[in-house]
Amino acid sequence: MNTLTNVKPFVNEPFTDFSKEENKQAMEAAIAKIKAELGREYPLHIGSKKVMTEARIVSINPGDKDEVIGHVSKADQALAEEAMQTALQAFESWKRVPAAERADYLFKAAELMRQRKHEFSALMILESGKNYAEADADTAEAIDFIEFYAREMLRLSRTNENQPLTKIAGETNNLTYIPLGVGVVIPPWNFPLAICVGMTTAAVVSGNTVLLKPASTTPIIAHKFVALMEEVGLPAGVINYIPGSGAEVGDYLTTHPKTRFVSFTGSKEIGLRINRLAAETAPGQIWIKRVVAEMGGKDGIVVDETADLQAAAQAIVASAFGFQGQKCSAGSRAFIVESVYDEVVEKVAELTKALQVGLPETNAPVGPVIDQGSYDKILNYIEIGKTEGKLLAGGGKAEGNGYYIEPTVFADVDGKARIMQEEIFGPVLAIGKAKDWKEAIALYNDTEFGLTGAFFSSDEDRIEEALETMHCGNLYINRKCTGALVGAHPFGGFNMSGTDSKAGGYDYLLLFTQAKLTSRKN
Ligand SMILES: NC(=O)c1ccc[n+]([C@@H]2O[C@H](COP(=O)([O-])OP(=O)(O)OC[C@H]3O[C@@H](n4cnc5c(N)ncnc54)[C@H](O)[C@@H]3O)[C@@H](O)[C@H]2O)c1
Ligand SMILES: N[C@@H](CCC=O)C(=O)O
Repeated sequence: MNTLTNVKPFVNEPFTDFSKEENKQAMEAAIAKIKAELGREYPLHIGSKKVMTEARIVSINPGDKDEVIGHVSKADQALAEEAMQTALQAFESWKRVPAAERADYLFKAAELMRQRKHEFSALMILESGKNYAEADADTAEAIDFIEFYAREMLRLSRTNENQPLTKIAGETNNLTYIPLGVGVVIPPWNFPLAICVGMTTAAVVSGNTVLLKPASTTPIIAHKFVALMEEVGLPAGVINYIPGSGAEVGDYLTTHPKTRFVSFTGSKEIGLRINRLAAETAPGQIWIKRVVAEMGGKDGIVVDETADLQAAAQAIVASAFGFQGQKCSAGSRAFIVESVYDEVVEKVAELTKALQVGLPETNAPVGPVIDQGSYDKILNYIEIGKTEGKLLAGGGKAEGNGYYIEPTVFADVDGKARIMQEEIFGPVLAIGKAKDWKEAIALYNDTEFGLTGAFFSSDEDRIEEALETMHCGNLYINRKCTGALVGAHPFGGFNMSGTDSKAGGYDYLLLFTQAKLTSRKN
């Protein structure tokens, strides 16, 4: 069994270089393999039972609406209840499995996922519309989460390692971290593997059992992960896979008296709803539910006149349009000081116009947005943008049999404009002018969110000031505001961006445990 002393120190999974022909071909082969498996039917996993339901969620390729990825069974409240009872029962034995044994399941899962890396990425390319590099980074992050949380559990399970206790003569005092119970895990679709895997494995390695309700647009990649955990021998009932309607199954489980915690990542609206519902005590409930809620962002980049302007423009474009702007970390705003405003704006517009939109499986830099609802919402914001700023690039639909939208840039946008304040979650960038760097930071901070930000400058004093005053969970200097790495950049935001739970950080597992102090008289 692995212990903290015999596992290698954590290192991030390397990204694949797709400029190398052999890597590109390997991904094409993986896509062909996944394509041969499309259209299958997927059951719920409730303990060891595989349940096929009549009601189905149909997962489609957002880049080619006619391509069905698969048909997924759909839980209703009765099946959610069955899953809850199964998870409660499984918790009684799982909580007593030694931490090192729990971590071993994760180490095995990470190894298997690594061996099948391109398969996982290929499925995301087809199901979520990621290009090769974005999908590869998602899979790498999933592996990182598994490896990191397994090590974290080994560390936390060393009595008194996390919190050394003051020695008292005549007493033996110990602090251990025990699991909470049954948790509901509700991930978003935009990191359909990494976030789903991270949230789930953190909870189960800590000794909890979970009800995993994946996002309805990406349930099949979640199923592939659940099947992998089954393959490594994770006991039945530890992860129960129950796709279903957020409103029906989500609300039912959030308000369930036996739910001990809800781990949610998604929009502000749903996060606040879960927080509110979970705060009410249901009849028979004997605890305060814990809610971990990581929510949206309206992230931005500030550029002053001393910055490397080309690097800043490249970072603005990468942060705004990576995965079509569908990242909570997406830099959907940029504030540029007036003396270099025109120059930076021109560079941003030029770089944006050069981006090609196309089918993800051909590795086009910009692919589709996730579904019809997002497509309509983003196009509506673009129309609003036309009344709030000067359109410099894009501005409408792009061609293709999917949800394609042109990368769109608006300049001269007021800080209070809707496209500056509301999370659009699509390929839309709003740029505002500031008289100086201090005003640019004030504009950046004028938001209810606080997830990521970046400051571009070569002035050390200003950088010091920006580090202090830009109010967000993940602040970057002279680099893009997306792309946090597990272990290096623990990720989570302030204010309406959520509970700043710092996924991929050393505090994360504490959210899924409770500390038990025992004091024994010698
Ligand atoms: N802060 C972060 O770390 C982070 C990371 C990724 C995404 N996000 C945010 O997620 C959002 C995009 O994801 P999304 O569109 O999947 O978000 P969403 O809020 O629409 O859905 C998130 C999940 O909640 C479920 N859900 C919907 N209604 C529910 C209910 N009543 N009860 C319980 N669950 C319910 C959905 O099925 C899905 O699984 C963006 O706002 C983005 O910024 C945040
Ligand atoms: N952790 C990712 C964002 C996750 C949310 O969508 C990043 O840092 O870009």
